[in-house]
Amino acid sequence: MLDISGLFLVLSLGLLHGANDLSLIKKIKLNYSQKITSYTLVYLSLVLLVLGAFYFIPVIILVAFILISAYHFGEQHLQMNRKFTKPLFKFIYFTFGLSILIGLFFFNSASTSEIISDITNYSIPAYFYQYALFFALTLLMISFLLVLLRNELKLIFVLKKIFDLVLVFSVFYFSELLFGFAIYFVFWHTLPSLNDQIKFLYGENSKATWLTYLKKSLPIWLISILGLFLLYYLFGNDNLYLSIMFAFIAAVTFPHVIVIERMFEKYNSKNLNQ
Ligand SMILES: CC1=C(/C=C/C(C)=C/C=C/C(C)=C/C=C/C=C(C)/C=C/C=C(C)/C=C/C2=C(C)CCCC2(C)C)C(C)(C)CCC1
Repeated sequence: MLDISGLFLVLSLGLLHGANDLSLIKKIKLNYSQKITSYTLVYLSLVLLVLGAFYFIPVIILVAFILISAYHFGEQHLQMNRKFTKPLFKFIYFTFGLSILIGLFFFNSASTSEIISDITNYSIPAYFYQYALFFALTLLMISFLLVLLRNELKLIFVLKKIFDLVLVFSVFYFSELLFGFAIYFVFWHTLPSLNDQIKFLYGENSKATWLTYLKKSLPIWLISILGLFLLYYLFGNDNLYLSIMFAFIAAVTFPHVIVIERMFEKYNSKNLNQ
């Protein structure tokens, strides 16, 4: 039951938060109107390329997916301050997101290893997640300490984020893999991202702008769901549905992360110049 709710959350709101990427590209690139098809083609080609690469070099693509996702999750979760574009702050985004992801794997090591082995044929022992979590948290604490010593972040901000981390880990501790992932993905990532995207696209968050966003996303969302079903039909069976879903999410993640990174750059530079 919880697995089904998790799947529903990821495939509804979760998927939707990338379905308006073409509108974001349009806003980022002002001369977009002449190039609508080329941007769509590049986006789609990248998705297909990653899917294909998953088949031939699954380990490399999975590692790249985890590292890129770590940065993407940290960037959305922390959004510390518009001025924080320095490399050290980017590194904090990465270590924060990495700690979240490895925390999820650590508290659900058996199911995580099962999916990783379905995708790559490698089995990861449970103790690996323990070392990885220790490593990620150490990097995060060192980088937090560095910015505190340089007076570049307020202590209260750091404490709030550490509290967030404890809260997220408690959710992971008490839930199954898919449900825990879905809760984090939708409530800590997707909803704040939708807020930022809507503000970037339409200048404000209101019922009307949310409705416009949802209406505009619907066709691409439907195409994506159909694409996912097609993948499942071609390669899936009842035991592989989670692996296929994660492979699909990985494929759309690569172009999505680039679009969101550019959105924040544009948004922040606009606000800094004001
Ligand atoms: C526009 C467009 C489109 C669409 C798009 C979309 C719809 C997007 C979305 C996007 C999205 C929706 C994104 C997402 C993201 C996510 C993420 C970033 C995640 C991450 C995760 C991870 C990292 C995981 C991991 C794991 C686990 C958890 C368990 C087991 C194992 C593993 C490792 C797998 C198309 C193609 C149709 C066409 C063209 C145009």
